[in-house]
Amino acid sequence: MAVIEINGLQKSYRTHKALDSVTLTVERGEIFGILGPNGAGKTTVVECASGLRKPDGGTLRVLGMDPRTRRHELLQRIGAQLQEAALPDAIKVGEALRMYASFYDKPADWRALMQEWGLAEKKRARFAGLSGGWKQRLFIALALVGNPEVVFLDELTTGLDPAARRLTWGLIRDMRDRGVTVVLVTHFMDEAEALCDRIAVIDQGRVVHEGSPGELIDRSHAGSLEDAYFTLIERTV
Ligand SMILES: Nc1ncnc2c1ncn2[C@@H]1O[C@H](COP(=O)(O)OP(=O)(O)OP(=O)(O)O)[C@@H](O)[C@H]1O
Repeated sequence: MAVIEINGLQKSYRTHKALDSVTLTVERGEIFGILGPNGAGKTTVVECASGLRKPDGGTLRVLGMDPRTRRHELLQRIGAQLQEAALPDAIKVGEALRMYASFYDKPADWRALMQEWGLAEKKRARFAGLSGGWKQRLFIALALVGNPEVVFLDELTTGLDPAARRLTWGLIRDMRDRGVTVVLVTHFMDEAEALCDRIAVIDQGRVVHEGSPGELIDRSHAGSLEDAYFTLIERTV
């Protein structure tokens, strides 16, 4: 069953066409990767789907709702990874979880979530003092505190050391295993290959390729998703 259906989505910033007819479908319970060069339109797609930005044209349904007209209802059922700036330096981990839980009509038990994601030992730690890996754990827990059916993660592992990245991969798989649909924007091809069930490659505001990592690799006769990516978007390293 499709949880996100995007058809002919268009968005311009003044004269710049950021999305030039994006069409894609995300099925329930999958990790769906969005790849593409800088400025391709990935974040704009995620922002439109999560109700943060209004598209200019095309149709868009998330959990059967149009984010343009049912934003409030939708925000109760989706989660989005926060940007660092969204949390004050002095807030403690436990306070942040409790505060975000209060935004939702039917939140998860934030104390249980804190335990599950290994954050209990950091309950009284202030946000500013957390390492990148702990911040990412907190962002994931905050994205889940509303008991969402769909979670949007935009470059979640950028800036993490290799061990913290691997740890985060495990957390993302756990999310999927609990039945949450995950939309993952990433520049890391190894990450997309390891995690994603299906991928859309976006270039210049259009989906230029779509398929499972294996299908994209086969289609380009490549040995890895990274090689396939460069072949498919006709770029050389
Ligand atoms: N608020 C904005 N005002 C003007 N132009 C914008 C705005 N947001 C994005 N753009 C432009 O729209 C295009 C698509 O941006 P977007 O952030 O969606 O791309 P992206 O694929 O997520 O890029 P990156 O990989 O660099 O994060 C880019 O050319 C960008 O400069």
